[in-house]
Amino acid sequence: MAQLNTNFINHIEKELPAHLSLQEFIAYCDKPLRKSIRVNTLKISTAQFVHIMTSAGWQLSPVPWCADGFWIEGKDDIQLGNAIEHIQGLFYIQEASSMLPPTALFSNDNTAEIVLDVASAPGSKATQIAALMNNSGLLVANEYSASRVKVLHANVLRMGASHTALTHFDGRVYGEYLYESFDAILLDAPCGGEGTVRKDPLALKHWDIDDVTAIGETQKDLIESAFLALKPGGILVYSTCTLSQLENQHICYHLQQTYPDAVEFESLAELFDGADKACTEEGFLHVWPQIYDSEGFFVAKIRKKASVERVKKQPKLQKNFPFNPANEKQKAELTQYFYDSFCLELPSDDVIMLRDDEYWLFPAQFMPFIGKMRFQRIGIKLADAMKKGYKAKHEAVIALSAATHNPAKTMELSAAQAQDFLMGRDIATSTFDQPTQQQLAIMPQGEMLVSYHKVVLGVVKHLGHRLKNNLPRDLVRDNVNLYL
Ligand SMILES: C[S@@+](CC[C@H](N)C(=O)[O-])C[C@H]1O[C@@H](n2cnc3c(N)ncnc32)[C@H](O)[C@@H]1O
Repeated sequence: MAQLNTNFINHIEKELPAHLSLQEFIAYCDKPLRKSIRVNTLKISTAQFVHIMTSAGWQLSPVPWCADGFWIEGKDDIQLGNAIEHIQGLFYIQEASSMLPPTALFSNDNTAEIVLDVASAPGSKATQIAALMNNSGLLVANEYSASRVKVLHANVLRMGASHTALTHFDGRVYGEYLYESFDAILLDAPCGGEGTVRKDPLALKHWDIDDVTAIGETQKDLIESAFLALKPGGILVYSTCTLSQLENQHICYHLQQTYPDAVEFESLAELFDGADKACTEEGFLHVWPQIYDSEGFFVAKIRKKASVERVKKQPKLQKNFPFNPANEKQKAELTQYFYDSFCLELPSDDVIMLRDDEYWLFPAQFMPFIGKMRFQRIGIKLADAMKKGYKAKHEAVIALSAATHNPAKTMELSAAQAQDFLMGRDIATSTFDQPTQQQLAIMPQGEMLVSYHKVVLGVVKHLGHRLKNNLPRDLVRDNVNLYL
């Protein structure tokens, strides 16, 4: 049962819009949250995913504000995180209201190419943005907490988001380091989390107005920094999973007061059918849990109408960037290796970079950012150069196969075989049906790909009687559940 501190109730009662009742708000705080997921369109089309899962008995009902979002009904026994389809990155477990900010960022056909997510771990919105950008352009995903950067990294790889650069900074630095550099920015700010009480019944047990005020100061710094980093004409979406105006409307007003000639609030009243129910008079979405039966959320869309003056001068360029572009011969050999081994093509508009013996693929739009700040990770690691030839990285085949999948060098697995593969086991060729066994018998031995639902799972080495598992050790799972 949700523990709602009296000070919180008294405070929020004053902020609740007239058409909503406090009793209903309290009742919803106790109501279990509906499970929701977002299909990862970088790996599978939404139609295909819905077809597969509904054939297996899943009941999916669409989230009105996200074309790829669904509530799952009647499957309370399912541990979604252990489902094969989750492990292989076909979907992300994401609260429905948390799908709103990326939808707002890309609304009205926004074709932003260079995007910043200021506070991005664990990566639900960053991977949604990567999907909306269809792995093109550049997404800089930042996270301040070191342990959360690791989770973000794992999720970016699992979803096959290849055009992402990760950074690990206090978000306050962006206005200084990357002044007016981004077409669109999401600031999904650290907040008091008042909207999350349906998931965490203790979220409001120790609520204190002083904490709300204190976090508001951080949010003001972060929104100013994000606004400085935005190009003139660009869009900033500010969001939180909290309800108090001090962390929401007031942060947006603060930005407007700081830059009165450059800030314009764009209304989200028509973001989707029914958006008006949560829309404030300024055009923000203030989602109370009872409106859409979801977590509480706040979303504001802000356009930067004009350039604003820098606050701090441009820092000096950093030297010693450890990567260099590969030469023509290296590029040609690596391209040939990926094609011969896996029938995978390297995208021609990206840049192959070399660090010692490691080959990487950087998004072309990343290049102007070299030296401007320190990046934790850029693009995808393609392969290691070996004494003879190359060894492809798991993350490379996962990301590249999503874009250029050619089944010629890919063996589709059954559910049980896919489960074995993800648990780190080799696959005996005798476990395939007779025609496939014959096919394997005449195929050249060596590296090849395995897939499930026609989506690549990883690399195996065909040794004749078995397919040797090459899944990286840190991705081997103890629990992989089959629900089909
Ligand atoms: C609401 S969560 C982000 C959730 C994320 N956008 C998602 O959709 O998965 C806020 C994040 O901000 C991070 N954070 C806290 N202080 C920060 C700061 N000063 N700069 C950048 N990020 C910060 C927190 O560690 C946390 O991961």
